[in-house]
Amino acid sequence: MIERDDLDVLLSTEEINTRTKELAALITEEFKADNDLHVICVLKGSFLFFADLVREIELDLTVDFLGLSSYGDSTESSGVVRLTQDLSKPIKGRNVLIVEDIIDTGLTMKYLVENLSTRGPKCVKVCTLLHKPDNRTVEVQMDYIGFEIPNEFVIGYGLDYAEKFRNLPFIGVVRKRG
Ligand SMILES: O=P(O)(O)OC[C@H]1O[C@H](OP(=O)(O)OP(=O)(O)O)[C@H](O)[C@@H]1O
Ligand code: HPA
Ligand SMILES: [Mg+2]
Repeated sequence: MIERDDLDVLLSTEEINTRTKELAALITEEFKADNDLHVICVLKGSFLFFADLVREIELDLTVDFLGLSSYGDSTESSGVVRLTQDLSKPIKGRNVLIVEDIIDTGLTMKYLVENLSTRGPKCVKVCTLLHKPDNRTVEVQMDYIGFEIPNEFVIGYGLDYAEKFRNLPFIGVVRKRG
């Protein structure tokens, strides 16, 4: 069982906020000519990053929410991505931006980009706060990356261990013993 006191800070609230503002500025720049952006929050993990990111994007955007699950209470992917909640509206003709907390094996994002691409959007772009290059097993589209991180299970700022710790304001890793 992991406890709060077992965690080291990998990325502080301040580091996350600074990078989020940089990503939002890049996204604003890319979509300002069209002035159309539909931002999708991948539940549950990306709820905090999504909320902070959209507040920094200076466009009249719209939002929607979708749920995907493949880890359950484990620290390893089951390999099977399950749609737990679908979007509330069609995305045909829209500029779609998927917002994720982490691309780890890449299986979730591969599934999602393929799924949304069949629905006729004008474009699909991907923004992820974290990327673990050393654990990725499939090729995945990534347009905006917050941080590349080591191959360790991370917790906090939306990311859970057995559904807990999502409310931590920073990204933590379990402290190595000794
Ligand atoms: O690149 P992958 O190896 O597929 O891992 C990334 C996905 O795993 C986590 O979701 P999880 O299945 O834990 O659901 P949750 O967001 O509800 O915690 C995370 O939020 C990503 O969606
Ligand atoms: O490192 C992780 N932490 C929490 N949830 C995750 N889902 C994929 N990778 C991770
Ligand atoms: Mg999870």
